[in-house]
Amino acid sequence: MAMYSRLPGSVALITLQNPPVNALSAAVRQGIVDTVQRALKDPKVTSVVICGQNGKFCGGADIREFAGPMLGPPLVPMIHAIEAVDKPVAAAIEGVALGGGLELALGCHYRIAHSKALLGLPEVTLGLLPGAGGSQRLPRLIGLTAALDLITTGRHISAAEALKLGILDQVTDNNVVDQAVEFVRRVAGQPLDSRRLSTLPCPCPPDVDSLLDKAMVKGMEKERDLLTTLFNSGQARALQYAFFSQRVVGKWSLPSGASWDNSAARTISKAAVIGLGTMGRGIVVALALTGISVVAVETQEKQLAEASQAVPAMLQREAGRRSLATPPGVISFSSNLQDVSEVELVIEAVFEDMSLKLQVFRHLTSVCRPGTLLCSNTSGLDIDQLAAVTQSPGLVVGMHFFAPAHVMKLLEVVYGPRSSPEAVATAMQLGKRMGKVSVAVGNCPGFVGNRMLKPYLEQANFLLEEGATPQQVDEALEEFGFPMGVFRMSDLSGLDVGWRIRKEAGLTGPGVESTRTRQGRRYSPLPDQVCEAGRLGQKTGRGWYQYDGPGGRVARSDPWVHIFLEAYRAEHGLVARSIAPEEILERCLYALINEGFNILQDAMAAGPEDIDAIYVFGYGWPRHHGGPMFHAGQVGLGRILERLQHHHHNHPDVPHLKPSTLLRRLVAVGSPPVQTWREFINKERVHSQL
Ligand SMILES: CCCCCCCCCCCCC/C=C/C(=O)SCCNC(=O)CCNC(=O)[C@H](O)C(C)(C)COP(=O)(O)OP(=O)(O)OC[C@H]1O[C@@H](n2cnc3c(N)ncnc32)[C@H](O)[C@@H]1OP(=O)(O)O
Repeated sequence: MAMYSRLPGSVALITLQNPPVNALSAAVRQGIVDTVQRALKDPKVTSVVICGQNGKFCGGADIREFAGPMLGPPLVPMIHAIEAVDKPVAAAIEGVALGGGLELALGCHYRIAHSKALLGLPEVTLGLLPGAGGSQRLPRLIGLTAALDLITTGRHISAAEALKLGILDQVTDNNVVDQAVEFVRRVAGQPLDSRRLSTLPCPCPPDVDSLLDKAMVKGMEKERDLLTTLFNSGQARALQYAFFSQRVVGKWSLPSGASWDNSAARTISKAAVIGLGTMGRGIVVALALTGISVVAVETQEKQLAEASQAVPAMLQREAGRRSLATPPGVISFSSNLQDVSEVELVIEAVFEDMSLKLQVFRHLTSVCRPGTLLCSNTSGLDIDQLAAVTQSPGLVVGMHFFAPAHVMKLLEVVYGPRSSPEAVATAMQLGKRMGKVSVAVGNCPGFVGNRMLKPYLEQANFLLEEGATPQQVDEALEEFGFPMGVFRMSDLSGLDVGWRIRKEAGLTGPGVESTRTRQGRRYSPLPDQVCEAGRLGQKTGRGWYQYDGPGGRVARSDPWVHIFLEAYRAEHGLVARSIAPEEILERCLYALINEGFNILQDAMAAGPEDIDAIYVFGYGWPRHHGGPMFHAGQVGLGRILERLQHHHHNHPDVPHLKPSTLLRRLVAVGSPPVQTWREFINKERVHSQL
């Protein structure tokens, strides 16, 4: 909707009303068309101001409408009509003017903004382009170079930068509507031709030839054609889904019925981190950047000395990167666990070893004051076991950060059967304060992200046994869009991590027979043997690839690996075959997706959006493929099921390839869209079908 009011004197005020961000829904567009007409017809009105209610000008086109047929007045003619009005129209920009919101403002003759407002054309992040005249008006206003930067990056800019670029006519710290009203009263009666941006020539740099000038003449048509192509593309659908899934996960719910809207969070101002290895250091920085005072504890003197040098430097660097003048939080370092007695929340980040973590939790529960939240940064160990050794199991949750913890956006908040809603709500809110995408997940080995990674890694190893090289596997995955293939990623994170986990699980190590079947299923000892050869990845300069020495970053093919693979295959009587990239993708991705279905079936994630957000923000899943579960829907659930059945038939000793019951059920009911799975799963659960 848009509300029309006549201010004392001659100014008409049009207020966009569509909470929370005044997106340009059909009703809002209709409201704008009607109110602009009314202002035009009213002879007493000499000028017009357009603003948004509740401190937000406009968050752009209503993305929810993109999923269905577009109803109501189209955006482009509506903005053209505003530009053509013969009374001055000013946009009074507060909060945000993004996408279609900025395009609407560019159709106005003047733009006045509050100093705290953010402006931008983020359409590219949704797989679109500024298709409501933005690609045409912005370059005419600020020149090609600056406009291209904003359009291709989609970045949000401050009012100060927008003023400098020439997008805004005025910036104010005062009431922006009052300022805009005063502004239009002042300019009423002045000629408007030079303010109609779509009619102006484009200021081009001297090196741009006349072809571009001609292209700009046809710009509006070209914009529409390109937008139509993008609008119908799978990538645009995936990016828009990713936008919403990021927001859906904030509205968490637990199987117990506790949820974001019925559970109160505590506000944390004092926290402690135990263990100052790579993860602990990053967590300290992430907390301090939000203004929380942190007690950073490390019992090994050498590690403590290193961390107390490194952490302040990391904090300075990160604060600089985020343009914060001074790092807001205060950090104190200690080697004494007793020093955490006064904090409200502790995050344990010691070595991934259950007996060590149990020892720390027993100690914490005796030194912390009652009511302190105890969190573990474990990447897959049993939260319930940790809770069991504390006096208040309800106050124990997992906070699984991803390295580097002060940079990576993902946080898995792990609830055990005894975790209280308050503990989950507090950890979720703390994650949000740290700028993370926090996802609530159930307590199972590996939680969601690492649980799904297991079948993915397993398939990659099997593919090497069958004839592929690490490069071939990585290339197929990178071609799909991962920033790094599975073997390059393993080299980066260190091959010893998985090796240790497999040893603890009794899958490898002294006394374990060197066969390719272990614990009743197919097993590849390849990664164990690579570790046994002292090749632990980048840190040792050798892994699945070779590097320019320990800590080297550039992966190069290593003849050692090829000879090793040939010898391994010969030893086990395996005949190498040529494996197509399609098979690599199917085996790795469909096994991972299948585990995603198992996770939904086990209620370890509340919905497919949770899994997809985890993979996009924590595991490099290409955003333009939406996430593994969205991708499954795009490929077609029937096809995924059929290919899993095929691969499971060929590899019956690989349980991860056995299609999940949930996948079968979804196919049986006609493969409904991903957005409806959550509801379907809940219904199936009620009727005990899962
Ligand atoms: C057949 C072919 C036809 C082709 C032609 C078709 C033509 C169709 C028209 C095409 C027009 C194209 C040109 C214009 C395109 C656009 O404008 S695309 C949208 C651009 N805008 C954005 O990308 C902004 C997105 N929003 C944000 O970045 C943030 O939400 C915010 C505005 C900065 C506010 O942030 P914050 O305060 O943190 O709140 P959030 O939690 O993010 O959001 C609150 C709720 O609002 C919902 N929401 C936000 N923006 C939109 C939006 N634009 N449309 C719909 N909904 C939006 C968000 O989902 C949250 O909802 P809830 O989770 O339900 O609370």
